[in-house]
Amino acid sequence: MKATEANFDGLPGLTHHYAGLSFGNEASTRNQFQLSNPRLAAKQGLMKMKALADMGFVQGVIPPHQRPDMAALRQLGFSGSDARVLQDVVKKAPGLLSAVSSASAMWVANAATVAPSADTLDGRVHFTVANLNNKFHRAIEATTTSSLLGAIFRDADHFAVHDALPQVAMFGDEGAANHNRFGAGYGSAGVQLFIYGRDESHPERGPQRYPARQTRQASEAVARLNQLVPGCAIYAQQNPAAIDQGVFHNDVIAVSNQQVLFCHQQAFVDQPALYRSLAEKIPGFTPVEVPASRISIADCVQTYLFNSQLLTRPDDNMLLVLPEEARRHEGVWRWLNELTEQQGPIRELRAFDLRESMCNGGGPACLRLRVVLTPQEQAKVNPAVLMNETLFATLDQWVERHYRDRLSQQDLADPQLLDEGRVALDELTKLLDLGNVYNFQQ
Ligand SMILES: N=C(N)NCCC[C@H](NC(=O)CCC(=O)O)C(=O)O
Repeated sequence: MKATEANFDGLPGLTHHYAGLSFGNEASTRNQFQLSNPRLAAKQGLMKMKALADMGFVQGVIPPHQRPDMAALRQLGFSGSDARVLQDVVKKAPGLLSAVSSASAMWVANAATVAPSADTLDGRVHFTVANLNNKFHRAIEATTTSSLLGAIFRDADHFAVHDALPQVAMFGDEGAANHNRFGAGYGSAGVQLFIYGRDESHPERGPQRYPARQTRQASEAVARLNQLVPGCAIYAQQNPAAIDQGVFHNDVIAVSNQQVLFCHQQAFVDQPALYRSLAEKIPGFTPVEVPASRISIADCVQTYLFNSQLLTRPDDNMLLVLPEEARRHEGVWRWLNELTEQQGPIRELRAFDLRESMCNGGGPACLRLRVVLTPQEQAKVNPAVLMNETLFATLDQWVERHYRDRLSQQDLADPQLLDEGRVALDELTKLLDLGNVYNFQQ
C-alpha cells in the first residue's frame, strides 16, 4: 500500500528561553541566561514547516504546552493565587520556575516513539509517549503530550496512543530521537532500530561523564506497547564516548530514511556488527558513514550535521534538511557537497535558520516527529493541524499577536506572561480544532 512519511513539527511556545537545564546537552549549558526571542523561535519553526509543505511533503504542527506549569509548582508545595505562587518561586527557587516554564515540548522528536501500521500486530499506528525521565523540565511534558496526540490522532480504529512508561530511571525513554525505522517502501513491513545509552543490567558499559537518557529496558517496553510484529525490532547501544562528548540523543549522530542510515563512524558500539544485522534484515540497506578523520564528534555536536531530516523527494532521491550551522562550517559543508556529487542516495542539501532552537540543542530533526501514514490513515488525522498556505498565514499572525520578542529569566515571574499564554493557547486550540486539551481549559 502506498504510504508516506508525514512530519509533525512542534511549535516553540511563548516562554521559550535559555535556562541551562539539560546537563549533557552542551548548547543548553553554554547558552544559559542568554536573552531569547520566542517570536523568532516560532517563526523560524513555521518557516521550515511551510517550506517543506511547499515542496510537497505532508507536514503537520503540534502546539506548545501551557507554561509556566502552575500545577507542577503547586505539586511542589507552592500555594496561594497564581501571582503569589510566581512571586514565591522566583524568590525561593528561580531554577524551578525556569524548569516549569521551559518550552522544551517544541522538540517533538522526544514526544513519542511511533510504529507505522505495517509493523504492528493490530494494523494500527501506535504511539508511546516518552516519559523524558532524565530531566524534570521534560518529564512534565508527558501528560499534555498524550492529550495533544490524542486530539490529533483521535480515530481509535486507526491510531493508538499509549501513555508514558513509569517515571523512573530504569525506564528512561526519550522517544523517537533514539529510534529509526527502516524499510524499502514506507507502506511495507519495516525494521525498527532502538538505540539505548544504558542497559540497566550492565550499567558499567554506559557513559562516564554525561547521563545516558535512554535505557534498553525502556526501548523493549516501547516495542511491546507499540505491538511490533515479532522480529521487527533490533536493539543497539550508542557509543558511550559519544554521549560523553555531548551526543545526548542518537539523532545528534545518526538519521535514517527507508534503507539508508546516515551516521558518524563512531555512533554505535560495534558498528560493523550492527551494519551486518541491518543488512540481513533490510533489502538494499545502505550505510552512509562519515569518517572520524573527516569530521570529529565535536563538530557533529557543534553543527548538528546529523540532526537533519532525510526525506525522499518525488523522484525517489533523498534531500537532507540541515541547520544553517552545518552550512557555515567549511569542513562539514565540503564533505556534504562531495556526498551529493557521488550519485548516492543523498542528492540535495537544504539549510534552515533555526538558531533560537539550536541554541538550546534542538536542530531540524529534534523539531519533528515522523509518522508514516497510509492514505486512509492520513484522511483520519485531524485536518486542522496539516500545514498549507492558509494555516501558515493564520499561525504566523497568531504568533505576531501573542509572542514577545525578548524574554529573560526574570520575565517568567510576570503574571501577565501566564495570562498571555493562556489567551494564546485557548485561541490556538480553536484554530487547530483540538478541543480542551490544557489544564486551564478544564
Ligand atoms: N535531539 C533531540 N531530539 N532533541 C533535542 C532536545 C533539546 C532539549 N534541550 C533543552 O531542554 C534545553 C532547555 C534549556 O536549557 O533551557 C533537551 O536537552 O532535551
